[in-house]
Amino acid sequence: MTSEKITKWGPLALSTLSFAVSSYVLLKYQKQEDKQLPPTDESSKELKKIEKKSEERTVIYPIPSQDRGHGHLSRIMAIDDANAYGNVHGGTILKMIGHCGWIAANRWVHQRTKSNSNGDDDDGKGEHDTIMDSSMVRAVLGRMEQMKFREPMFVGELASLYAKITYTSKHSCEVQVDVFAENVVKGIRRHTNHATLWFVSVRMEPHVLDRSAASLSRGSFLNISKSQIIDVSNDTKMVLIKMPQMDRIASEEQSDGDRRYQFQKYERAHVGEFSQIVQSFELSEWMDRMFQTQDFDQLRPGPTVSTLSHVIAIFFFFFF
Ligand SMILES: CC(=O)SCCNC(=O)CCNC(=O)[C@H](O)C(C)(C)COP(=O)(O)OP(=O)(O)OC[C@H]1O[C@@H](n2cnc3c(N)ncnc32)[C@H](O)[C@@H]1OP(=O)(O)O
Repeated sequence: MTSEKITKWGPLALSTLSFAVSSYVLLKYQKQEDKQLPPTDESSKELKKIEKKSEERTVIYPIPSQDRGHGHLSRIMAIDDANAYGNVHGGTILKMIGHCGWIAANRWVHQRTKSNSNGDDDDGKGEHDTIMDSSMVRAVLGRMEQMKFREPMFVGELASLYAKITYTSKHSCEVQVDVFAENVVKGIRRHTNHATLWFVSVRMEPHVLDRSAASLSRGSFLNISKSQIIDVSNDTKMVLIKMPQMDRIASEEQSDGDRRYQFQKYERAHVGEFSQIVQSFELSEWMDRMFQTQDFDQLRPGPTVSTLSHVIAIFFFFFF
C-alpha cells in the first residue's frame, strides 16, 4: 500500500471503526441496564415501600395557634439592597413588608378547612363555605396604605418585620406591619417603618378561558366581571370567600377597626370620582372663572378693582 493511499483512506477507516465500536458498547450497556430492571410488579412494590418510608419520615406540623394571623421575617441587609445613597432601598423594604403581611394573612385564611366549615354563607357572591382544597385558598393583597419611612435603614443591619391581623371584615382583613433595623454589632435597634395592608380572601377555581375573545384586545378583559378576575396563565379564576373573623376583640378595638374599614372603603369608592372631576376640570376655565369673579374685590378694604376701573374709564371718556 502506498503512503498516498494511507493518507487518503486512513482517517475515514479510523472514524468508521471508532463509530462502530462506540455504537456496540452503547447498545451492550443499554441491554445490561434493561436486564437489571426488576419485573413491573416487583418494581411497584419497591416504590410503594420507599414512598411509605419517606411518608413516615415527613412529619407535617400544624401551624401553632399563636402564629395564626402573625408573620415574621428577618434578613441582614446586603450591598445589593442599597440605593444610590448607600442606605437600604425603599423598594426592598416595601417588598419585605408585602411578604411579611402576606404570611400573616395567608396563615389567617388557612384556618378555613373542611372541618370548620358551616355551609351557611352563600350570599350570591359565589362563595360557599365548603373549602375543598386548602392549596386553592389564598389571601391576595388589595391595598397598601400608611407606608411610613420613619428612619433610614443601613446596609449590614438586621431587618426584622412583624405582621399582625388587626381587623377583619366579611371578605378582607387589615394587617399592620412594623419594621425594625438592628445594628447587631452595636446592639442598637430602631423602629424604621410602619405599614397597613389589606388582604382579600379568595379561592382559585378552574376556569375555561375563551382565549379567542380575550386575546383580541386588552379591552375585551374589561367585559369580564370584577369578581371573576382571570389568571390567564393558569386558566383559573378567583372567587371571593369569607374571611375568618377575629373573636375576643375588645369593643373599642372593634369600633376603631370599623372606622378604618369604612374610611378605606369610602376612599376607594371616591378615588374614581375624584380623578374624573380632576380630568374634566380645565385649568384655563378655572383661571377665567377665578378672575371674572368680583368676590375677592369685595373682601378687600378701600376702593375695589372694579371701582378703580370705573373711575379711569370715566376720566378717559370726558377728557379724551
Ligand atoms: C399576595 C399578593 O401580593 S397578590 C399580588 C397583588 N394582588 C393582586 O394581584 C390582587 C389583584 N386584585 C384583585 O384580584 C381584586 O381586586 C380583589 C380580589 C382584591 C378584589 O376583587 P373585587 O371583585 O374588586 O372585590 P369586591 O369589590 O367585590 O370586594 C370584595 C371584598 O374585597 C374588599 N376589597 C376589594 N378591593 C379592595 C382593596 N383594594 N383594598 C381593600 N379591600 C378591598 C372589599 O372591601 C370587599 O370586602 P368586604 O365584603 O368585607 O367589604
